[in-house]
Amino acid sequence: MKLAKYLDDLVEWIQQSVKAAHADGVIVGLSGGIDSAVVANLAKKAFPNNYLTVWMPIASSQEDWTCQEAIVQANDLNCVTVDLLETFKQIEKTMTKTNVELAPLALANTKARLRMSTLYALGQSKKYLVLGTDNWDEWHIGYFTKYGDGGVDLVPLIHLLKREVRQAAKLLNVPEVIIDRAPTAGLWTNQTDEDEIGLSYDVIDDYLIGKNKDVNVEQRLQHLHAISEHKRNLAAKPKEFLRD
Ligand SMILES: Nc1ncnc2c1ncn2[C@@H]1O[C@H](COP(=O)(O)OP(=O)(O)OC[C@H]2O[C@@H]([n+]3cccc(C(=O)O)c3)[C@H](O)[C@@H]2O)[C@@H](O)[C@H]1O
Ligand SMILES: Nc1ncnc2c1ncn2[C@@H]1O[C@H](COP(=O)(O)OP(=O)(O)OP(=O)(O)O)[C@@H](O)[C@H]1O
Ligand SMILES: [Mg+2]
Repeated sequence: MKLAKYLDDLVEWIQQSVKAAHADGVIVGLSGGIDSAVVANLAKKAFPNNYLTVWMPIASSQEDWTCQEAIVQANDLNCVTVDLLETFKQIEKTMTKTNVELAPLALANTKARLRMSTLYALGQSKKYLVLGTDNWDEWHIGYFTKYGDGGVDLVPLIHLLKREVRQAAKLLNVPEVIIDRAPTAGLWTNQTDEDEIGLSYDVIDDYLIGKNKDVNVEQRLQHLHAISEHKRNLAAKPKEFLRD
């Protein structure tokens, strides 16, 4: 199937899912990265008058700011800003009072969870479902925060490779500067996905479609997939209670 046709199907799927949930539209966080740019455009196509994108900086980089501005302008998106920096500082300060030493990664993940809370509050208020932005690569290896950016209602891109998301962005007229950017979670300064994962998206893409048979790559990706299984399922349930 051609990607353009698949994107049309995704738009229809979003519409049908919203209807089935008796909701009125969709909401998505707009980061200045390519995944959310693509999802935002699908959201607009699905519900031209009932979608919202939300820019939620937490001391985000100037580059993130200019990129999300560029997407909003180029694609004429409906976007609101919720600056979460003070909220983040406050929750960090309050948690510090427990004397539990906060791990840097745990604090970084708190940023993603504050964004999730914001999307659900705005979304429920407008009867909108929350759209996730994970692509196949991220979904497969669990490269997202559980109940953070992973805490969403619909995950439209999870069958698309990162390189297909780039092609989709071209089809949807996302600005070139966004398509050419190094993917980043933006959870700390100069973080890039590929540095943190230790593999390029091209390598992961090839592995997923059976074109990379390198044993080291295979082992690493199988490992990341196995340890992130819990993120792709709902909370683990104990055995059933069999009443007398
Ligand atoms: N086996 C298991 N069964 C049930 N639950 C399990 C579990 N193992 C861990 N857990 C739980 O999961 C938690 C760890 O998972 P989680 O909180 O997600 O944290 P974790 O996977 O350690 O970190 C999130 C990763 O995703 C990356 N990320 C985050 C956000 C956005 C993006 C992006 O691309 O934009 C990337 C981030 O840079 C980092 O590498 C543990 O604290 C524990 O509560
Ligand atoms: N500053 C932000 N404001 C709003 N939403 C954000 C922000 N940072 C992250 N998000 C949300 O978290 C999601 C996960 O981030 P991720 O980095 O995987 O996607 P991306 O930034 O769209 O693309 P890329 O992976 O290429 O950087 C984003 O798509 C977006 O929905
Ligand atoms: Mg990003």
